[in-house]
Amino acid sequence: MADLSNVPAAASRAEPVVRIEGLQTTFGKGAEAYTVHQDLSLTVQRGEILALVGGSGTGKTVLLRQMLGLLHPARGSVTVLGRPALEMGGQGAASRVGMLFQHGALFSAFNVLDNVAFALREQGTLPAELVRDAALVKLQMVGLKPEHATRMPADLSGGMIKRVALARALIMDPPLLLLDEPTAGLDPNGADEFCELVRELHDALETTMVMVTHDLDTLFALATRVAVLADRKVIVTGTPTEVAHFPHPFVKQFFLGERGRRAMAPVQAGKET
Ligand SMILES: Nc1ncnc2c1ncn2[C@@H]1O[C@H](COP(=O)(O)OP(=O)(O)OP(=O)(O)O)[C@@H](O)[C@H]1O
Repeated sequence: MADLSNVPAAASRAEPVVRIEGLQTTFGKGAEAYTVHQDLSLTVQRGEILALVGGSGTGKTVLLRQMLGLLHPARGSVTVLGRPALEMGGQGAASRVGMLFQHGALFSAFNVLDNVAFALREQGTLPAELVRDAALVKLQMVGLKPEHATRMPADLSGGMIKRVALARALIMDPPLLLLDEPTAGLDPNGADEFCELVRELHDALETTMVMVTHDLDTLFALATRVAVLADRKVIVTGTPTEVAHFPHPFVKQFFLGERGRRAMAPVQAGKET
């Protein structure tokens, strides 16, 4: 893998939040076996917002599932906060890793408050009023009002669903937050607002983030580093501008196509001033 960053020695010595080494992910067996990742390595340092990009079907979402401890590596290791991701399972998981699913994945039969409170309530360690108060604080953090707490998911806009899902992912103050296509389905204004919210929360809570995105505006708005998945592994990491010039067909098409040039225009303009 090419690492284009100039990482200071002290940062590279610190224990990463995520350390993936020699990962192989294979679905199916025998003649049906299908290998998504082969000898894939990646580290995510504390405080980063790492964007995972790659063509369709390259295994970005599967890699998030590995970080959540939901899949068994066929080979290699996935370590999160110093422990094998597979050990997280069960009730401890939400306090270590939060996950924002692409379509929110709210429980349709629960109102907003109960969706946000879910993991904390399941844990069963706090009295009901404290769980409620914690959920209301999280709703406020994502820009929602107490009166939204009793609404049902079916009555929310796409932007509100994302906000509720974000509040739910953050209910246990996890040090690591995974975001799968955080701005998919939002209009350009909604996407900009959501990026701003994610950045504010990142700065305020010092949460390390890993996001999968196809959207270059989202990538340039948020990512401190990019990792490109191709040929079953991470082929290059670096800042968005560093990676944009890496000689690989996917990278060229992704960053230097029409959409890419538009998204990079503010970056280029910033460089010239
Ligand atoms: N549980 C599973 N069983 C079998 N194959 C799976 C499973 N989950 C994912 N795959 C396969 O693994 C490959 C990678 O899937 P993944 O969803 O990670 O792709 P992706 O990079 O996120 O793609 P996209 O950008 O299109 O969302 C796909 O070919 C998918 O069909």
